[in-house]
Parts: sequence; structure tokens; C-alpha cells
Amino acid sequence: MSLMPTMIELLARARVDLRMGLPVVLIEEGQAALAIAAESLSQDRLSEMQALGEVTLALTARRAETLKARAYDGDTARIHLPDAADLGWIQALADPADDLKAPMKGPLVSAREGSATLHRLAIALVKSARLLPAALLVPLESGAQFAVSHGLTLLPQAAAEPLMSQSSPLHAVAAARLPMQAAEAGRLHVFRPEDGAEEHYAIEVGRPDRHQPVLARLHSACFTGDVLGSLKCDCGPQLNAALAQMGATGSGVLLYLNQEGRGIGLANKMRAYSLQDQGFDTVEANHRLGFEDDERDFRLGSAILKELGFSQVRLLTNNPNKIAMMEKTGIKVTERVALKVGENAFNAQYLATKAAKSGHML
Ligand SMILES: Nc1nc2c(ncn2[C@@H]2O[C@H](COP(=O)(O)OP(=O)(O)OP(=O)(O)O)[C@@H](O)[C@H]2O)c(=O)[nH]1
Ligand SMILES: [Zn+2]
Repeated sequence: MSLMPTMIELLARARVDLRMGLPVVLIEEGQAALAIAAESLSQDRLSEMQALGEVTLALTARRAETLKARAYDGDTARIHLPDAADLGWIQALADPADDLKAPMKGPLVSAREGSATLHRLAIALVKSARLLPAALLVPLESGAQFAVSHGLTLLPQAAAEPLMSQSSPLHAVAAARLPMQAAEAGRLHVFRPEDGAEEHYAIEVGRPDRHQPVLARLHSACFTGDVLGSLKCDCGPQLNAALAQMGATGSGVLLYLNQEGRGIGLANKMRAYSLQDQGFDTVEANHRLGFEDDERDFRLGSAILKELGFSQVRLLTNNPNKIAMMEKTGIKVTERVALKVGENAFNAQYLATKAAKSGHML
């Protein structure tokens, strides 16, 4: 038995399958469905799914709103797939890239009867695979049998609980000394979550006293800002300023959380940037894609701080949600240290939107 995958391992496997364009079998209390990500769908697999029964497209209520489709299940909408629907039809619903060019997609008919539990689970899975939040589902008579005979991953709803509550435990896997320009006394720790998702890093500067509040920064990965010096955001200058301040005062801890694009992944962030080029702001772009404003899980941050032995922080941030999440998850924020750097002509509007819509402190 111990060689069989655990629930959390099944979850990791399902995430990879969906990215590769393979369907997975989802089961919950007598219901079963075959689910596949809209983004990685092929025409062959679509035809196979259509041959199995009535296919529905699971979308978030956010995406449904843009498409003027009804979402009868709160945060989730189940759209009936017309018989004539092809790959292009599905992609146009899942991906907002051409919304403005081809605005009329309807009439879209949403399902009202039955349960949306498996649809909601499918959306959570494709989001965690950093794909577009859209999935196709077709009901199955016997999920377990179908999975075995087709060699597919079988995922019970219970396996996805950690995904829904986003609280996979993490473990420190390696650490070493890392002298940096900003602080010679640096140490980099790598943390690996049990659910096979991205690793996160902690950079400890000096030897912070575990009994005192530590100067801390929760930095979210921004490949464009951190590495390329993008002027569209303020991430690069914030990263450098935080490390510089820790170096200057001799101690601190910077968490580098691999939650690119506020947790939607780089491909989706580039889709959001492309919508921004069409005139939408950073929040509207996320919504049109079907995401919430912010899909990050800051609980990861407090879990890492606790693993490192910290319980109180002086937090470098302008984001009140980060402070609230720290407090809620057992890390005391004794002080908020403002971090206002890197404003320029390209990101002024982005920063103004964060202040107006996301409550950022100026
Ligand atoms: N989806 C999306 N993500 C973006 C956009 N611009 C920047 N990001 C991401 O936003 C995150 C920036 O987060 P942080 O530096 O923690 O900033 P913050 O939440 O505004 O909070 P503080 O900087 O602490 O005040 C990074 O993951 C970026 O990749 C955008 O237009 N769309
Ligand atoms: Zn950035």
C-alpha cells in the first residue's frame, strides 16, 4: 500500500497531466467526471469527450461576466457545449485575447441543475497548473473503472482539499551562505511544498534575533521586474531596496515567493499584459481572464517564517492584505515599514490602480 500515491501525490500528478493536455477523472460522492484543461485541449481529445456524453465548459464567474453568461453556481459557471462547438469556439471562451475583435460569442446557455462541485474542482486544478481557468467536463458512469481502463489519474474531491484551502505544508530542503552585493552576510534557504508546486526561497541577512521583530519582506516573483528590469511595475526596485535596507541595518529576512503574476503564472501574466495593451487596467485584465485580483497565498509566507523560527515582523510593504494575512496566520506585524521606490512614467498608472482598487497605501 505504501507504494501507492497519497492524495497529495495524486494532486501533483493531476496538475502535470492537465498541463500536458491529458484528462483526469474526478470523483465525489457517487459523481464522476472526465475533466480536461481548455488551454491544452486537442481536437482529437475534444471529439473523444463529445462522444462520451454532454460536455460542459467550466468557467469562473469572473470570466462568465465578461462573456455575459449566467453563473448559477456562485463563483463558477457551467456552459453547455453546443454540438457544433470546435476547438476555436472553446478557446475563444477560455481566452480573452480576441474578446474585442469578436465580442459576440453567444447565446451561451448555462447549466442550472445538478452539482458544480467537480467543475469547481477542475477550475482549482487548472489554476494551480497555471493554465487559463477553464476546463471541459463530461460525466462518467463509473469514474474508477474508466480511469483504470484508460490509464488516467483518478482524483477524489478529498485529495483536492489542500488545493482548495491552499495550505500545503513546506519543508526546508537546503541552505547555504550567499554573500550578496546588498549584504555580504546572506544565507539562502530553499523550501519545497509537499504538493509538488513551486519551491519558495528565504534569504536571511545577518543573524536576526528570533525573540525580536525581524525586518521582513514578502516578495512575489516577478520575472519581468526582478530579472529584466521592466518599467511596468515596481518589483525590481522594491526587491533591491528591501535587500539594501536589510544589508544596511545588518539583519532581515526576505521571502521570495514563486507566485509570479500575483499567483497566475508568467504565461497568464503576459496574457494580462496583452489585455493591458488593449486598454484594461491590471485588475480588469485579471478579471477578464477569469482570475481574482490577487490569487496569491500569503499563508506560505507565515509558514516559512515560522519554520525559520520567527513570530514577529517589521513588514516592508504598502499592501494592507499582506499585513492582514500575516496577523491572521499567527505572525505579529509590530510595524509596517513603507517601501516606496521605483515609480516611473510607465508604472504610474499601475501604482495608482493598486492604490485605488487594491487598497495600497501611498
Ligand atoms: N497579474 C498581474 N500580476 C502583476 C502585474 N504587475 C505585477 N504583477 C505581479 O504582482 C506581484 C507584485 O507583488 P508585490 O511586489 O508583492 O507587491 P504588492 O502586493 O503590490 O505589495 P507591496 O509591494 O508589498 O506593497 C508580482 O508577483 C508580479 O509579478 C499585472 O499587471 N498583473
Ligand atoms: Zn513586477
